[in-house]
Amino acid sequence: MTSSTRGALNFSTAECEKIDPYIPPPGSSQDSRPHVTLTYATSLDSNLSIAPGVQTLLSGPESKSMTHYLRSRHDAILIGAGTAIADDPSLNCRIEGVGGYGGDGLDGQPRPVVLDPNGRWNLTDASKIIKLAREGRGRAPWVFAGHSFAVDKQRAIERVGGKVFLVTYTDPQASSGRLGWTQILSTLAKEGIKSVMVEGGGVVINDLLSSNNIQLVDSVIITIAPTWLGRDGVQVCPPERAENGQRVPVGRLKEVKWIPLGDDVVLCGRPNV
Ligand SMILES: NC(=O)C1=CN([C@@H]2O[C@H](COP(=O)(O)OP(=O)(O)OC[C@H]3O[C@@H](n4cnc5c(N)ncnc54)[C@H](O)[C@@H]3O)[C@@H](O)[C@H]2O)C=CC1
Ligand SMILES: Nc1nc(O)c(N)c(N[C@@H]2O[C@H](COP(=O)(O)O)[C@@H](O)[C@H]2O)n1
Repeated sequence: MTSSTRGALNFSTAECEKIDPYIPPPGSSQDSRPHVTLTYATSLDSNLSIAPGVQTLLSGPESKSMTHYLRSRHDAILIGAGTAIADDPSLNCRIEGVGGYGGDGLDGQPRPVVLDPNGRWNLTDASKIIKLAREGRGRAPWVFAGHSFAVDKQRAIERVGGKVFLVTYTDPQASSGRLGWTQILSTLAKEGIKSVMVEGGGVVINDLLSSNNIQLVDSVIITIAPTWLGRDGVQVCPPERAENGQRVPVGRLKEVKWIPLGDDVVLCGRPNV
C-alpha cells in the first residue's frame, strides 16, 4: 500500500477538538433520522468541480485528512449518481488505525450510500467501492435504485455484502426523478445508521440546502480552497427563495467557526432554521 492510499492523521488533536462539536459524539443514540453533516470542498467561486463529470482536486493534504477524520466519525457517507460516475470514488477512510488500515475489522469505516434512481451509475466488479469491499478495506455500498436497476449491478453489490433499496417516489418532486430526503434518511435510520455525511455533488447539495430540506441538515463543514474554477463548474447555489413576493436570503449559518488548515480554510456551522 502506498502512502497516498494510507495516511496518518495529518491534522492535530487541537484541530479535531474544534471540529468535534459539529459531528455526532461516538455512541450517540438512535433517532428517527440520522445526524446529517453536509460536507464538501469548494472553490472561491462556489464550484465543486471544473465541469460536470470532471473530478477536481480542491482540498490540500491537511483538509483532505480532515475529511478522512470525518469519514471515521460517521456511520455512512452519501453521494449522488453524478459523483459516482465522475469520480469512481473509494468513499472509505484511509487513516492509520481505522478498520482495514491497521484497525479491527471495519471499525471506523463509513457505509457508502449512492442515490441512483435512474440506474446511471456504471458500476462493475472493477469499481473502486466494490474492490475495496472485496479486500476488506471499506464497507460494501448501499444503493437507492429504481425498479429497472440492472441485475448484474445488483449482483456485483450483493456479492460483496452490499444492498440495493428498490424505491418508489413518494415525494412531490417525483417528476424530477428525486426521492424525498425524509424517506432517504428514515430508510437509513431503520437500517441502524445514526450519522451520515453527505459529500455531494451539486444536485444533492443544492437539493439539501433548499428551503424544503435545510431543516434536515444538522451541521455543515465546508473546505474552501484558494482557487477559482470558472463559469462552467458544478456550482453550489441553492434555489432562490421569496416571501411575500420579496427575495430573501436562502439561508445563513449560526455557531460559525473558521479553521485554517494548510492553504485552505474549513468553515463549520449549523443552518439557522
Ligand atoms: N468538491 C467536492 O467536495 C465534491 C465534488 N463533486 C463533484 O460534483 C460533480 C457531480 O455533481 P452532480 O453532477 O451535480 O451530481 P450528483 O452527485 O449530485 O448526482 C446527481 C444525481 O444523483 C441522484 N440524486 C440526487 N438527489 C437525489 C434524490 N433526492 N433522490 C434520488 N436521487 C437523487 C440523481 O440521479 C441525480 O441525477 C462531479 O464533478 C464531482 O467530482 C462531488 C462531490 C464532492
Ligand atoms: N474533501 C474533498 N476534497 C476534494 O478536493 C474533492 N474533490 C472531494 N471530493 C469528494 O471525495 C470523493 C473522492 O473520495 P475518495 O478519495 O475516492 O475516497 C469524491 O467522490 C467526492 O465525494 N472531497
